[in-house]
Amino acid sequence: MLRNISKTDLALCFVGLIVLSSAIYVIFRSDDFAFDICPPCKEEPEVLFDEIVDTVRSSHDRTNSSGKIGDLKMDARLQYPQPSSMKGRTDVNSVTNWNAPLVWEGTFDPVVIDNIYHKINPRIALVVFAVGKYTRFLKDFLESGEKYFLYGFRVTYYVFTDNEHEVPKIVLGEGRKITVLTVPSAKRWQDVVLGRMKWATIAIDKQIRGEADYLFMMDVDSVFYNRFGAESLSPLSAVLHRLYFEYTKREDFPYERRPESKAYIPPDEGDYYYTAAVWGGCLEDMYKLVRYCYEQSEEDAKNNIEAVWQEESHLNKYLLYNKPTKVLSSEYLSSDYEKVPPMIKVVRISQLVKDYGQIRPH
Ligand SMILES: CC(=O)N[C@H]1[C@@H](OP(=O)(O)OP(=O)(O)OC[C@H]2O[C@@H](n3ccc(=O)[nH]c3=O)[C@H](O)[C@@H]2O)O[C@H](CO)[C@H](O)[C@@H]1O
Ligand SMILES: [Mn+2]
Repeated sequence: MLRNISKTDLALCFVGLIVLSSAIYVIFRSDDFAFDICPPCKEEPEVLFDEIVDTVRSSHDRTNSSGKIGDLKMDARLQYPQPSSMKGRTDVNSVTNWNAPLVWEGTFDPVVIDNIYHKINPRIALVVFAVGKYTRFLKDFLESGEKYFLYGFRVTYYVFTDNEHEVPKIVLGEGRKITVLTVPSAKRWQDVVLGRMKWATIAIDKQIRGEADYLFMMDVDSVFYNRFGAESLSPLSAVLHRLYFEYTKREDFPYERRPESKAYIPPDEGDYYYTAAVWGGCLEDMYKLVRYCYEQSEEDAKNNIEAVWQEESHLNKYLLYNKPTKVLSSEYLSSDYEKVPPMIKVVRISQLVKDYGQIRPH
């Protein structure tokens, strides 16, 4: 019987087998095949992994080599007056309705506060912009900062400027330094104040994250006159704007009121009006907020709108729904424009009187 099978039959059988096995291979290999066990495994695990890394990173960020940020440890035998649970400031409110301290002279003991924070020994970054004619403010700002800004702590001033030759040489205390970063000049002053959010976001990502535990953002047109100390430190600390903390009703705060802007706040909402000239906190909390202001103002720009007080409007929106952990009184940014009101016992830093027309680009 086998002898009846010709060579041609055998060859046909062989070809048939090859065609059949190729067909099976193609079907099983196909992405659409019903038994493909891992269609969603192509890209998503990487995204998820990034999110996990982010969370892990921020929960570790509040530690540093010397101590843990947030610790309230104090040395034994430290001498200071006994604190009272009955007596304190009665002329001002020193706690918010979300239970955060509202800091005024007389609500803290510098000896106790300094002892606690020296044990942590944090690295503090102070970001300040001096673009165009504003470099003229640097000398007094930095020299007075050396006397009063977190005196005795590790501080790096990050000076962002378009003219590094105009950054003055200042005698610096131990553990303190100046890092100069170059940014482009701008035609509009609004681009400088908003640009602070962009360049600070980039600089934190590229450099500052590895060098600081706390970060402050400040206007350069100001001078320190008294202690601006560790009592100002917390995950997120914001300063009451001097013009609106006494009598202003929430509907009269100069928040952004146009619903088309990302900074919009309705008239029946709001706690306080905070200044954008002094704000600070733990590095990652500040990074989130600075980046938020940058991204929100970019969104506004796409929609051809600019918030009424630029980044200050976005800052106020964020802080309404993400409460600051410390509110600093206007001692932490007073002004040479008006008489200092009686509840401000100590002017720690003050905004200088300046001729806007003369120093701002137009
Ligand atoms: C006390 C207060 O509430 N200050 C805010 C108010 O600013 P001011 O009216 O005080 O604005 P400003 O002219 O001081 O500008 C803010 C800061 O940007 C920098 N700068 C600005 C212009 C320039 O040409 N070169 C330069 O370097 C500099 O650090 C300056 O201090 O409104 C601004 C937005 O409108 C910001 O929200 C400020 O923080
Ligand atoms: Mn200013």
